[in-house]
Amino acid sequence: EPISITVGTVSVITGLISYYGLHNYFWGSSRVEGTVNVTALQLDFEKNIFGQHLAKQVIIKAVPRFLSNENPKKPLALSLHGWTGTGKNYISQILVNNIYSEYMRKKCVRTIVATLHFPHASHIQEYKDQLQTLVRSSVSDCERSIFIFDEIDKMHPGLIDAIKPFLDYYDHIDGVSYRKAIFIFLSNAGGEKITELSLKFWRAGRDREEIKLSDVEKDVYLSAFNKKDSGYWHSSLIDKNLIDVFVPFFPMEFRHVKMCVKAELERRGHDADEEITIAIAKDMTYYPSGEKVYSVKGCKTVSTKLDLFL
Ligand SMILES: Nc1ncnc2c1ncn2[C@@H]1O[C@H](COP(=O)(O)OP(=O)(O)OP(=O)(O)O)[C@@H](O)[C@H]1O
Repeated sequence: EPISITVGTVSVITGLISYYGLHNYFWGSSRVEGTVNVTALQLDFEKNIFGQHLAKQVIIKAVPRFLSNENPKKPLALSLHGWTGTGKNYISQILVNNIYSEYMRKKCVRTIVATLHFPHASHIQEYKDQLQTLVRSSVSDCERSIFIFDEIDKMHPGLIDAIKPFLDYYDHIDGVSYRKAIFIFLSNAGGEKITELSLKFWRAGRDREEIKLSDVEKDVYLSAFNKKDSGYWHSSLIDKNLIDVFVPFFPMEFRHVKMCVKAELERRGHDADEEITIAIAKDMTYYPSGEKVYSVKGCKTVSTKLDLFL
């Protein structure tokens, strides 16, 4: 009798440890996969993303609402536009990290880089098939799949239209529903228009945070749609209004570059030394040539520059 109690107790304890161990391994202590904690996301954005008031606002409004909707009418499609190094990839990574654990990201998040995955114009039909297969198999496996299409402006025209049926208002296609998926497109197209508007505000001494989405969204999607030889050129995704929001990313000013340097220093466990911060921010190139307001590479080379200064 005493032995059987001991064996029973041990097996219950082992079972509990194993269950909670695995549970925490896969889901973290309080995480529900495929959902997002708005407060945590907001904090993450405030701490890490600088100079992008509209991107933060739009994503925080659109994504949690979409994820909590059990019956969306179509997938969510966000198109992020702006100059290089302004945070389009970075914000997408922070977002997916808030939605899925590392384990689930492998299953549910797909990143497609136009120049890497689809380099040759002559293979476009083959690429279209590959793209459709990728979306179909990922959503069959994980209904809340997230697709990040990087460098959409460098994609061969017409290729992205292969995924049009998946972004549309269909209930099912061949037994698979795509309505809970999220598509995020990243592009430099429209960057000039966003810079133009930002400069206008800067020259007038106005705060760029006064810029509203409606001041810039139309210019951005028209630039993308009309940019010849680029991925969105006359694309039916735009023409048929399948992209829900075009999100502008503003060029990075000196003060934003300083914030990027400080954040990077802190990430590496250093004090945010003002002298080093200014030296690195000054070492970046700024445009336009006269006023030198915006960093040519945004915050993109901050990390490499830091290696040289430390
Ligand atoms: N707005 C920002 N706030 C904080 N850090 C930023 C921001 N933008 C860029 N960074 C820093 O610069 C790095 C590169 O940025 P990111 O790859 O997101 O640029 P991107 O806009 O996607 O550029 P590209 O169009 O060239 O792909 C990030 O990993 C991050 O460290």
